[in-house]
Amino acid sequence: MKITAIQLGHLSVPLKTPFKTALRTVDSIENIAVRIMTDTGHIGYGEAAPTAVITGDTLSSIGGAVKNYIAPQLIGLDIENLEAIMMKLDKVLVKNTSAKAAVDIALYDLFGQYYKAPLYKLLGGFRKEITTDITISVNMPEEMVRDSISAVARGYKTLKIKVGKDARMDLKRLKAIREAVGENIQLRIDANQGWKPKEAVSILRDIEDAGLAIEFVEQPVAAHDFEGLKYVTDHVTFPVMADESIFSPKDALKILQERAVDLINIKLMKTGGIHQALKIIAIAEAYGVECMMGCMLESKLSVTAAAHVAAAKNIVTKIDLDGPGLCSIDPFDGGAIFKGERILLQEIPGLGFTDVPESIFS
Ligand SMILES: C[C@H](N)C(=O)N[C@H](CCC(=O)O)C(=O)O
Ligand SMILES: [Mg+2]
Repeated sequence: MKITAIQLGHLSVPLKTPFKTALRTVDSIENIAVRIMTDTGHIGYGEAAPTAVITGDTLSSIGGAVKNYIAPQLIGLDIENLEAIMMKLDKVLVKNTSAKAAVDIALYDLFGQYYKAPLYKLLGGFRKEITTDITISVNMPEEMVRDSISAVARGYKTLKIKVGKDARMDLKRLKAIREAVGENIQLRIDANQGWKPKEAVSILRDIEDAGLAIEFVEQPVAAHDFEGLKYVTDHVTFPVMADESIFSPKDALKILQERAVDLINIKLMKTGGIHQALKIIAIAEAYGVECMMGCMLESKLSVTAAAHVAAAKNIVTKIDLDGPGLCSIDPFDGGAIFKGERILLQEIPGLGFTDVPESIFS
């Protein structure tokens, strides 16, 4: 199965409601779709999300990286030797992790099709169903309460609450949400780098003193501030998760060697795809550190790939794969089945897409 062409498309999907974090506000998904054609007629699909504030990747940088750097190196290579292709993909240019992720995902889709097995089975096959949280955007407390009640009514039992924007409001936000949803709903919080280390400790202690049980806090401080992350981890009782601080296996090694966090959020758009994500999973396993599989604002195309990885691995115990649940439409047939908080892997080779609209690539 040899690669004959790598094609780019534009994926535009309105969100149900604006997505707001401490870093950005977005109304729709405007992503790049990738399809890899082969001499056997098999097609692999991938997707890249241009999350400039986190990865530095933009629509034009992703398009340029795939078209001008990655595609010319990969045409003619055989899917059977996935390791050789991945070495080329890694070396052809530095950073550009979202562009690499889209291509890597499409390659793994083909790898599964080549071996006629669903990807999660080839990667370990630990389970075939996982359960995601749903994100509550950072807004005024009343709006966050409305969104939380609506999410619970739709069956979600874990809410990922965005905080870190106007720190004085964060305690009010969490108190109001906990009061509205009761004790049986799990709350995890994501500050998206919005706090300074001492501020984070003070807010988290206030949250604890108020008796507000939270499962963990994600990325409380700036991505580059590994010392600040450790300071928070050492001074609060809640588990601390690294998100924007960990892109590569080297980042994971450094942070875990320093015991700077308790948990890791792995996203294919940060790692550059599944190949590197598997290395981070192996490192985390060696340190006994549980992982969350997360996503950027992505459609079912790439979130299905993340779901296959998450389902395959025992150490991935937390799931934040709510991208498709935030979208107002699903343009694709096949892939994983997203039913509220439940994500079910299908027994179809590769990622299992049966219909991806041609219009995306025209
Ligand atoms: C969509 C997912 N639940 C999420 O919250 N991801 C963010 C970053 C998403 C973005 O800004 O596109 C995160 O975990 O920080
Ligand atoms: Mg995060």
